[in-house]
Amino acid sequence: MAATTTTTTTPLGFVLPTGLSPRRGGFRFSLVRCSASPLTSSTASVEKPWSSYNARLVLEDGSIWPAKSFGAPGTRVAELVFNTSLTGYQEILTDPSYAGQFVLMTNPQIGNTGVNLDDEESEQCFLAGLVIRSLSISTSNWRCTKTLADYLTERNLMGIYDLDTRAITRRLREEGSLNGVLSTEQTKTDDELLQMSRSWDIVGIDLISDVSCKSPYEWVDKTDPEWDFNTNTRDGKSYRVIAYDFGIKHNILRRLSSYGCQITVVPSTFPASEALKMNPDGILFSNGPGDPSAVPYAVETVKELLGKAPVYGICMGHQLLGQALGGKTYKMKFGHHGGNHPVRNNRTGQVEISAQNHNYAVDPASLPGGVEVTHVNLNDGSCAGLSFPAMNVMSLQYHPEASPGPHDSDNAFREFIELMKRSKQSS
Ligand SMILES: NC(=O)CC[C@H](N)C(=O)O
Repeated sequence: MAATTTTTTTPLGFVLPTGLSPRRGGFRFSLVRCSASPLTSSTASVEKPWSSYNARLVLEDGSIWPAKSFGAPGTRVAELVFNTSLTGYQEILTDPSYAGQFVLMTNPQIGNTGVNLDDEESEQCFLAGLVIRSLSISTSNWRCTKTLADYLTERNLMGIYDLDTRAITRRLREEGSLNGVLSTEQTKTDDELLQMSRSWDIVGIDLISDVSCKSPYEWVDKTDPEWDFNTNTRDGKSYRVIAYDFGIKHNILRRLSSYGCQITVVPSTFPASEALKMNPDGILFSNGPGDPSAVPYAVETVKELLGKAPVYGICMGHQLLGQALGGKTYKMKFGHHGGNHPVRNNRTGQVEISAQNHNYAVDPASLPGGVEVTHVNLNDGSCAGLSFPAMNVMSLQYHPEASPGPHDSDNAFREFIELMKRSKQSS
């Protein structure tokens, strides 16, 4: 049963419950229904080119968000995060780092450019569902081959719209990440869904094993040369790189390949001894989903490889490197997910606008001497990059490969090439 509550209407017409005060580990209300008024009466009367039915998002703080579904039916539990990118929803849907999470897009209208085959970041969508304010009634882009609604339905992925994403985002910013259940099943009670959200946790779970490849493969790059950029900064040499797949985004492989790397992608459990037998010029530890302290086997592999070849960690890879060097990771309040995060490169003083997607971070105070914090997130001062020159280690907490997002940090791939080059010359 939904509890009754008083409401206030915001200037934009959203109806918000007042007096709702969620607290982690002790929520004041059991269930409160929160509604969003229709965007405009003109779009409300237009026939939607997708089939839609009622859905609910129930959060662990007891708030219930009635919505409409435009994707697959069902019931899923996950952690809810918000992403501030204006577009790039297809890259977000196919980024394996979102496994175990619902992604709420803060941009109020999504779907305008449809989807296409070139913008995939992996073979599958691993996230648990997409939450948006409004689905574009029309799709208009020369690269579009399908609508977002058809894409989600074909991939059996849940998507909901017509809920107050602004109010939910404010709640996540104030209270921190919340678990939730998304359901189209009318037979399930609000209470059942609430209990489901409260008895689930993403912390301490190894999500990497579900998204990593099962056996090694050679990356064959299919990027159309017309789409490539920064081609004048390459040295024309070829470097052999082993990429540990903790949930790797294809654009990391595309960018490495663009800088002249021949890449063998290996599963997360690939033994360090086997990797070394392949005599790599460098090793990449990729991005990946979930809690970095829940995968000690991966930290062990990283430790075994340290000092044996130049290494480069991106996001999850950076967090695993942080642990392998003796540091600790912690869960942030609501993480960083978006394409406009300012990062300062401490060595050059330059600021890059970066693409980010993480809920955990390395605690710089836990790192031993000799490990340098090379980059800082200027929004909150958190550690955004590390270097340990004695062992040819470099790592970034964010995404130099963009996809989606700005390309300011692409130079980091060239720095990895330089690291491999120097190490080759000195050996
Ligand atoms: N993109 C990533 O690699 C994310 C890393 C990790 N899962 C986090 O949330 O912090």
